[in-house]
Amino acid sequence: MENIFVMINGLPGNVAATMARAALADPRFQLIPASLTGPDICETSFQVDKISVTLIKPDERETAVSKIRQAFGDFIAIDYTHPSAVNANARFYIQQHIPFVMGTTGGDRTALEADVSKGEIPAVIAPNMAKQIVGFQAMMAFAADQFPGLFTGYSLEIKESHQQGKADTSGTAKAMVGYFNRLGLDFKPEQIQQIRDPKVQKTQWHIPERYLSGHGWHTYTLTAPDGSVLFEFKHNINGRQIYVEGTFDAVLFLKKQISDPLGPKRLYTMMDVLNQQE
Ligand SMILES: NC(=O)C1=CN([C@@H]2O[C@H](COP(=O)(O)OP(=O)(O)OC[C@H]3O[C@@H](n4cnc5c(N)ncnc54)[C@H](OP(=O)(O)O)[C@@H]3O)[C@@H](O)[C@H]2O)C=CC1
Ligand SMILES: O=C(O)C1=N[C@H](C(=O)O)C[C@H](O)C1
Repeated sequence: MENIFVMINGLPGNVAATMARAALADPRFQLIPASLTGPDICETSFQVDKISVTLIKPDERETAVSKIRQAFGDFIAIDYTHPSAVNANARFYIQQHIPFVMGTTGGDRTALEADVSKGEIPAVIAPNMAKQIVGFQAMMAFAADQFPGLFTGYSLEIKESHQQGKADTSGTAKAMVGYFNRLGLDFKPEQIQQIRDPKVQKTQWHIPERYLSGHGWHTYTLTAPDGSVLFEFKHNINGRQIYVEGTFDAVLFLKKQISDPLGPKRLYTMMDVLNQQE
């Protein structure tokens, strides 16, 4: 199979750096040595093993992308940037006809989906690319479709813990709220409890010290009105490696959509990616 050129945006950020190292080591991909970065980043390049990746600020990106196209041809973008950049970056990809995987959370998700649906290029958008979590979300979607209102009257508590620098409430937890609502639970995304204090994470949550700087732990607790029944769902991820496989599967999915489209649809989720693999 020919190599797929990928541009990984969000360097020197943590997830983008994980993706870039993995892409470089993966024979299916060719890493484009350029990455969209934030307006406040002082560095001009970022080293990914032996490759120096040029960092492109928002005001330089049009010129840079046109040069990248001349040098490498068509490519797929992987976006792990910042919640404040989600909508502008997506519009840029659409305008430039760059198919993209949007792993970045936050921003205006309704506008994001509307923009992609109106555009001419396919995109995979998901707040969580870990395939096992996507599978868990599919189970929740199934339960919500089959048994709407199943947990009516129960109370719900959602707690999520992430590294201190995380800029937003967990996008995964926000997506889960939708399923719980359909199952009869009265809960708003603003009620999600964010844990960002490393001391609490270490002493009360017992998150291993080496993962205080990179983890995503989620607990959803459902309690019956009289307190006699408790359900608890948990997914605790240490590090960021788990997101690589799903992200790369999404790139392969997009590549297929470009050459052999499933249909006129442009907006895909990780559930579409998983479904196509079966
Ligand atoms: N879908 C999924 O499975 C997962 C999603 N995520 C999401 O990915 C995102 C990134 O996470 P993480 O790497 O930990 O965050 P980091 O803060 O470590 O990295 C984000 C990087 O993006 C840069 N940035 C800011 N603005 C822009 C812009 N306009 N264009 C390009 N880059 C920009 C930041 O620069 P600066 O520091 O100057 O702001 C920073 O270097 C988050 O939204 C997170 O929730 C994370 C893990 C899994
Ligand atoms: O910022 C992170 O780290 C993560 N962000 C995603 C989210 O907001 O749901 C996915 C995962 O929890 C890690």
